Amino acid sequence: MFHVVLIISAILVFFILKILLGLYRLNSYLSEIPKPQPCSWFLGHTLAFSGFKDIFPETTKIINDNGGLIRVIIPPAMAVMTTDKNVIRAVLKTQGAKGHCTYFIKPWLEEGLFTSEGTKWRERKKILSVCFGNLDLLKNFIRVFEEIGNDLVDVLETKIDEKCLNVIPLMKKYTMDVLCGTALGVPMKSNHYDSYTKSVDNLCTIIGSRLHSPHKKIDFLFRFTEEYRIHQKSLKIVNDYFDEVFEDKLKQSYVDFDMKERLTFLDSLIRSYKNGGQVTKDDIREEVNTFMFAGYDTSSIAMAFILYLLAHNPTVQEKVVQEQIDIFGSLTPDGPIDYDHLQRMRYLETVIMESLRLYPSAPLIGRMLSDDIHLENGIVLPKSCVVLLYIYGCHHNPKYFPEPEKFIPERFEKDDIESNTYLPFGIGQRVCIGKKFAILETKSCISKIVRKFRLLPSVPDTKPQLIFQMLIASKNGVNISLERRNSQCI
Ligand code: HEM
Repeated sequence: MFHVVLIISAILVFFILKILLGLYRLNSYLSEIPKPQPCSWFLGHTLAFSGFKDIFPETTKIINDNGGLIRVIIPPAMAVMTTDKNVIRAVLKTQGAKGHCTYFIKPWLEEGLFTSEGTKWRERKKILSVCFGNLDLLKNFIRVFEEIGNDLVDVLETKIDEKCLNVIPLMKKYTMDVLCGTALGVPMKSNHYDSYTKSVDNLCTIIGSRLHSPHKKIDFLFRFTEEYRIHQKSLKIVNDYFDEVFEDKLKQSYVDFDMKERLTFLDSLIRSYKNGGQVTKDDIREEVNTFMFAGYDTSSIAMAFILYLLAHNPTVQEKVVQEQIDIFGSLTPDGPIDYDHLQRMRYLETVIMESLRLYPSAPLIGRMLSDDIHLENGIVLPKSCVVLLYIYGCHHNPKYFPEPEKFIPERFEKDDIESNTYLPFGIGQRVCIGKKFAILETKSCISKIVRKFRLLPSVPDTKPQLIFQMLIASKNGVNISLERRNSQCI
């Protein structure tokens, strides 16, 4: 028994020493990078960051005051965090992996496009780029956006008397229905549908909550929590539902797929599977789960902030409405929207871009360096170092965006945004594959809403209290109020 304890202790000591040596080595490389104070010798910056009242602007100020690059210590990890376009460019030139930045998502997405690396990622990207780059497929989806947008407008009709309407749950419902309609192509009114969507929602929430809770980060301790039970149950519901839909689709004849007007991502992948292509059923499940994760909260949060900004900027809102009148001839919201209409919504597109600048759904992305990086100032970021690209801070840097706190969609009318300074969809090889999809879906939704309703600040007017979960979020919701528009006049 004594020998067993001795061996286990020796192994533990070995691993602790290995971590400490690794940190020591990293620290010596990074010693010239400013380390903001206070930084406790035991907890590093853990308490400093969690104590911020306004986490995003305060973090931005610290990084920008330190020349755009700081060292952050959240034991047992050390990383550098940057808002500097040159560092961002250098990082993205390397084959940076996401490393343990995706650890909590892996039980759900496994080796899908978002989480995979190397050859596997390259193969996936090739297959999925065909789906996402298929204009006919995207055009088919516009009808799904349309139908679900009509349902949303009906729901908003019932909310007209609410003077403080939190739009986040409504936008979540819209994006979830859109994803189910376009990725899976499932009937939305079934019983299973509700438990499926609830489970996807649970998984997203629990993944976000694990990031902020030291004990839930450790798998062994997480297993003793109630959230672990919900996580496992939700995972099972999501995967069982996929199996059911997949088997149903397999039974459909080949001809159905070619004839079908409403091909979904799943149909498109199954076609490749039936053709004896490289994809397996497991691959398809991983990708469907990936779309559900990567396309859900990102898009719904973005749409909620667009509505909020339009409500607070009446001049911009009326310009958006005027563009709608120019395109459709009137404000009638029920007429069909097609791809050409969406392409012509140029001003609305600048509104979407400016909103994503002010409130990037993914405010921070991480990379684990695959090679040393030699910066222009002589500093070396060593291989395996984690670099956090602070997108929010970059978007709010006055060097890149004058008057960064102001909502000015017109700044995107000229083609003069400096490269590597605007990255709401990421950048480089791992740029968001759903960008085009997301912009079309958002344009369709906002177009429907502004043609029917005038957006106004909530009463009382509440400013979103931003918090960092895995994405940007607001503690007090994103609130507006609505007034019905007269379809004859603005
Ligand atoms: C406004 C909406 C969206 C925003 C702001 C957004 C943002 C991002 C960002 C920042 C990344 C890069 C992550 C990184 O480098 O670590 C990313 C990657 C990705 N996004 Fe999106 N996204 C949006 C919508 C969507 C949609 C609708 C889908 C799919 C239906 C999607 C699928 C993906 C996938 C699969 C990746 C991983 C790409 C890869 O690693 O090669 N996204 N997204």
